[in-house]
Amino acid sequence: MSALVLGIAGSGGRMGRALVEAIAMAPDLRLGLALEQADSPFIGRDPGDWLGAPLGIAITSDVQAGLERCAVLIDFTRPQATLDHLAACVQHRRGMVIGTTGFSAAEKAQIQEASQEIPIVCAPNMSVGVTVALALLERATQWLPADYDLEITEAHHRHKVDAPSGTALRMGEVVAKARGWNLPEVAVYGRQGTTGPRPSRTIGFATVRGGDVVGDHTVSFMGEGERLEITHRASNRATFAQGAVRAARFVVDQPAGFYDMRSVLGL
Ligand SMILES: NC(=O)C1=CN([C@@H]2O[C@H](COP(=O)(O)OP(=O)(O)OC[C@H]3O[C@@H](n4cnc5c(N)ncnc54)[C@H](OP(=O)(O)O)[C@@H]3O)[C@@H](O)[C@H]2O)C=CC1
Ligand SMILES: O=C(O)C1=N[C@H](C(=O)O)C[C@H](O)C1
Repeated sequence: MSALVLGIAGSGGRMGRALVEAIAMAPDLRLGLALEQADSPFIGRDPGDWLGAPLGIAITSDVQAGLERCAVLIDFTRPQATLDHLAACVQHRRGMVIGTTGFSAAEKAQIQEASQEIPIVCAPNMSVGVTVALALLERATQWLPADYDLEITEAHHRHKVDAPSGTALRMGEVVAKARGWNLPEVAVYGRQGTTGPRPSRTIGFATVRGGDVVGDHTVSFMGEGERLEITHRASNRATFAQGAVRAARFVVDQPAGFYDMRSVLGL
């Protein structure tokens, strides 16, 4: 059986390195393309160097030539870079796994539109635990009394550039939908000063940034006399990388369409 050849956009980043390791360790996968920005100090280096296991390719910024060599591109970069790579994947008819967060509503619509032409797995969190948590959140919101207050807290490392996290926003969308609400109309992103009592039809978000926290998320359902909390804590980035690799194996066999991690995991 020949190996599935994958590409990584953002190969020198935190997630990029975790993905290089996950692909290098998988006997059914081969890394055919490692992308970085043209002015990156990593250009020309072997992406396996930092593992002490060279992979025989050089990091490049040439997405056009590179896509000829791989079946699926996994992208963990920044929104504009992801959209540039998306256009190239549509042009070359390559599947895509998108882990990047921080997209605007218009940018998300561009990804949806592209999924009419190529298969795309797009999820703000590729861990098994968060995928299951999203399903639990839907159920919990339906089962708990409708007057329980909904609050979402997330914590990440000091380098993270978007807030709230993509996962927190996705959790917000899930619980808002289960209540029959539209998240942008009910989200409260932080509080300060004389805020007055909490309006009932709201979902509060709180963001913590510091140190090396990989990613913690808690959704609290808060009633009179009790509180239910659903928490996920990631303790390393391999958990996201393993999910992204599973998504790549899945997406290569799919027709054009937009898929989430629930489809990938068959839940
Ligand atoms: N879905 C999921 O499961 C997860 C999603 N994420 C998301 O993945 C993204 C990346 O996270 P992380 O790896 O920590 O971030 P890093 O900053 O460590 O890595 C981002 C990489 O993308 C590169 N990059 C930035 N801009 C461009 C560009 N215009 N063109 C090409 N490459 C570019 C960076 O290069 P340079 O350093 O030169 O700028 C860097 O190598 C974030 O949006 C994060 O929220 C993170 C973890 C899990
Ligand atoms: O930037 C990160 O690190 C992470 N980003 C994702 C998000 O924004 O939800 C997922 C994970 O929590 C790590």
